[in-house]
Amino acid sequence: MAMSSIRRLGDLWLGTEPTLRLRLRQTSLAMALMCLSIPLLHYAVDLANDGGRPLLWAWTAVSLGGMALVYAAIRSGWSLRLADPSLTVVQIAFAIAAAATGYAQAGPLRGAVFPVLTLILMFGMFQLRARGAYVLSLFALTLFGMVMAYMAGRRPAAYPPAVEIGHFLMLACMLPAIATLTARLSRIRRRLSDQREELARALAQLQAIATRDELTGLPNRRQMQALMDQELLRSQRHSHDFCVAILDLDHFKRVNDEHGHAAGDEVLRAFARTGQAALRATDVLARWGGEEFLVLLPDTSMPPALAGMERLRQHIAALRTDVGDGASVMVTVSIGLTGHRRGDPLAETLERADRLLYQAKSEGRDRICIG
Ligand SMILES: Nc1nc2c(ncn2[C@@H]2O[C@H](COP(=O)(O)OP(=O)(O)OP(=O)(O)O)[C@@H](O)[C@H]2O)c(=O)[nH]1
Repeated sequence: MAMSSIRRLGDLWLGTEPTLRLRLRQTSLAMALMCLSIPLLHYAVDLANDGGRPLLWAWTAVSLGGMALVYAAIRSGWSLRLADPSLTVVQIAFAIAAAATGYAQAGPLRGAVFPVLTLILMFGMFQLRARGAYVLSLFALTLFGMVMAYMAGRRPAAYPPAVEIGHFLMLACMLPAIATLTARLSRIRRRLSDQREELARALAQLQAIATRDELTGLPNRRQMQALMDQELLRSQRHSHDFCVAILDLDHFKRVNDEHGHAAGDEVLRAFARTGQAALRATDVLARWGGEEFLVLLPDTSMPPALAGMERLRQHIAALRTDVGDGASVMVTVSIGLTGHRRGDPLAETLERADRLLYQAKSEGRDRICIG
C-alpha cells in the first residue's frame, strides 16, 4: 500500500515515459542540490553578519523559481521543441550564475562554493559535448572572475584582492581540467553509441543472412521450415487448413547450358519476383534449394490454394526474362500441391507434395498436380 502510493507520487513527479523520467531525475537531483545550498548560504550570510538579507532573499526566490521553471518546461513536454530537451546547458549555466552570485554573499565561507561549482559541472558529464563543456567552463571562469574583481574592489576587507586572485587562479586550473574530463567522457559516450549502432546493423545483417536466400531475397529453407512449424501449431489450435506446394522450374539446366549460369541466376530472380507478386500477401514463397521453391498457403483450403497456384503458373509461363545481349528466356514451372492433413507430421505433407511434383513432371511439366 505504502509502496504503491510512493510509486504513484513518483509517477506524478517524473511521469511514466522512460526518457522523460531520466531527464526529470537528473533535474530533481539538481533541484535537491540547489535546495541544500540555500540554507548553507543563509548560514554563511548569518555568519558574515553584514546585513545582506534582502539580496539573499531575492537570490533564494530567483534560484528556486528558476529551477521550478526548468522542471515545468521539461515535465510539460515544452522543452521537446528545443534542440536540447534536457535543458542541460540552461540548467548548468543558471546554476553557475546562482553559485557566482552566492559567492558574492557568502563572505568567509565563500570557499564552500567551489566544491558546489565542481558538482554543477559534473552534471554536464552525462550530456554535454566537448564544445559545450569548454564554453560553460569559460562562462564560469569569466563570471566568477567578474564577481571576484567586483567584490575585491567594493569590499576589500571581506574579499582581499590577493585572496581573490588566488581563488581565481585556482578556478583557472580547475575548470579547464573538468571540461577536459567531460570532453573525454563525451568521446567515450559517442564511441559507445557508434559501436551500439554498428552492432545493431550487424545483427540485422546476420538475421537477414540467416533467414533470406541471398540470390532471390526470398525466405530460405530454414526460415520456411520455421514458418511451417508455426502454421502447423496455429492450424492445430484453431482447427484450420493449410496447403503446401513444391515448385520446380522445368528444364532449368538448359537455361544454364544455353545462356550461362548468370542468366540462370537472373531467371531465378525474375521467377521469385513474379511468383511472390502472383500470390496473396499472406502466402509465402521460399527458395527450398537450387531451382526448387516452396509455397506455404496459411489458413487456406484446396480450392483457393489451387486457384492461387494456377495464377502463379500462368504468370510464370507468360514471363519473359531479359538475359542480356538481346536474348530472353521463358520458363515454365511444375507444381505439386497438397493440403495438410490434421494429425500428420509435416514431413509427410512435404513428401506427398514432392511425389505430386514428380507426377507433374512426368505428365509433361507446366502443370499442377494436387492430392
Ligand atoms: N544459375 C543457377 N542454376 C542453378 C542454381 N541452383 C541450381 N541450378 C541449376 O538448376 C539445374 C537443375 O537441373 P535438373 O535438376 O537436372 O533439372 P531441370 O533441368 O530443371 O529439369 P526438370 O527439373 O526435370 O524439368 C542444374 O543445372 C543446376 O545447376 C542457381 O542458384 N543458379
